[in-house]
Amino acid sequence: MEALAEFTKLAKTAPSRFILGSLLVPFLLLLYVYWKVSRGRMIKLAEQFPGPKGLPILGNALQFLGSSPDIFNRIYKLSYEFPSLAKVWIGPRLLIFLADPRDVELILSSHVYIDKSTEYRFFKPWLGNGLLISTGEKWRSHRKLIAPTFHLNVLKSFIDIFNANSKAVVEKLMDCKGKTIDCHDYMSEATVEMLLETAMGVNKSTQNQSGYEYAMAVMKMCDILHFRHTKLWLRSDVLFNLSTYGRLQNKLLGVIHGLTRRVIKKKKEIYANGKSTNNVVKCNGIENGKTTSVEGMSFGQAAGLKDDLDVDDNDVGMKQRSAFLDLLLEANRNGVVISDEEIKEQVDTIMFEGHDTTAAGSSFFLSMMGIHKDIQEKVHKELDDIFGDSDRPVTFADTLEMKYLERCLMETLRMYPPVPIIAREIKEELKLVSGDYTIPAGATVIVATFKMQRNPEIYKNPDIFDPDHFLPEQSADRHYYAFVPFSAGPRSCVGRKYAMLKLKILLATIMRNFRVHSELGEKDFQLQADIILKRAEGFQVQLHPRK
Ligand code: HEM
Repeated sequence: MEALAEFTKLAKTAPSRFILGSLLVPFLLLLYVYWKVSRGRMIKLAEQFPGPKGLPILGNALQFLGSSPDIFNRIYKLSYEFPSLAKVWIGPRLLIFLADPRDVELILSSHVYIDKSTEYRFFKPWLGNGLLISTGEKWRSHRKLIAPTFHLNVLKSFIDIFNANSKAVVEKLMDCKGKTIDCHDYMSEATVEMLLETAMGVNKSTQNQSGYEYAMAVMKMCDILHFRHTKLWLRSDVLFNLSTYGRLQNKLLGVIHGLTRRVIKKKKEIYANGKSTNNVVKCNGIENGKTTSVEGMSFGQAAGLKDDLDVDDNDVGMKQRSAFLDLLLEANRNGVVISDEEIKEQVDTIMFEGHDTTAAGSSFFLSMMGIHKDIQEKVHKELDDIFGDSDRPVTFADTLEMKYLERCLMETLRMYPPVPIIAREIKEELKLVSGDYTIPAGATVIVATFKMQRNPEIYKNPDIFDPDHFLPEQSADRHYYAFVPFSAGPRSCVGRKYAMLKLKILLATIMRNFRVHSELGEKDFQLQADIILKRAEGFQVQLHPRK
């Protein structure tokens, strides 16, 4: 009776709060019951999976709070309890982490499980329906159109651009010789400049101020996207749009989209006047009178893995240099249905995907060289054997000789994959190979590349940087899907060969000129994995001229 009197008193003193409370609680309960009933199958299938215990309603959401390096450490530590399979609930969302290559193959080789997870929506204002986030027929037709523009013969025509920009970054690095620098700043700038020329056919000098502004805007947009992934309150579109970050994003997108649109318009006008828009450079892939062979070059994946980029690599026909944008415009003129807006979205996608990934990959490589001096010495020896005292530019044939440097690059991508997880939305149930588990429709699958590439059952001493992990005798019996820094299968990275070629030229040029030193060891790395894997403390190294 006393409680009833108290209840009535409360209702009288704070009527609106009372009404709100008495409606809200049953509403939330109803919502919970509805969720339980409508997701009955999902919940039942999820129960079979191993995973950390969670709280009611919240699930394991609290594990994902805190600073980026804290979250990374916490989740990575937890992964030791569930080495190749784990379920995690974040509120009503079910995530299934996969790190067994046999299960990973099921997802990545499939033409069905190609839908990206909801987090990719943050990219939408920038990339629209570009290759990274589109799905279904649109993705299929655009992939078919874009994959050939990354053919090795097109890439070979970019070698001059890669060399010129690598030389320019060496000159900048000379100005800070011996000082501790964050090499990511330099790698990032060089990467955007190379992309500007190879994706759009423009550079800072041809575009004056707008090329520079564009490069800065791309770098800042990547920072905003990282920030949005880490700050929970910025995940809401409404709050984000009201924040200073939302306003800054709009301004940056104005710069980025403005330049892409202007360049497309100008190139179309030139085409209409019957002129070529190319920086014509004949490139026949023939060096010193000999044809070059790509045999033995891995291009960032297991030798047995093939995708739509692996066509006729030994075909060395005549090619002239054309930026991706020109190739898409040309396809359009030849009858392929692709609108200007769609071309813009693809170019924007290439700029984003190609930038942060290669900047992180090259920065981790330099960090590894600075820490593992014995390995660095072998890289220097290989480069000295190829180039002697000459400071001539790198040729395609040279890149094929860089076997040890390539293994170091692969080992860097194994231990520090720039894209540490790949997320897919599962629309149809999927039975796994590794055990009696079925992933329910509606779950998000996370391919845990970082975890899988450090599995001691796959790699001997997986936490030790050892380029010999990629000696043919060590990798021969390895599952093809145990090394997937560029993903694999139909939705693999379309820029894989571009990235490997560019990284070899850029890193070889830097290593020919410098000895790298790092005061910090790998145990000091504070890794964070918002979108791209990075070192929160910055990629601190010192560069000392070799001559
Ligand atoms: C070390 C450098 C790079 C790494 C590690 C990397 C990694 C990846 C990964 C893992 C994916 C799959 C993402 C997913 O499914 O969620 C991807 C997709 C993609 N990458 Fe890269 N990437 C690199 C460089 C590049 C470059 C240089 C370009 C372009 C010039 C590029 C263009 C793309 C595009 C367009 C996609 C989407 C492909 C599709 O969905 O069909 N990437 N990349």
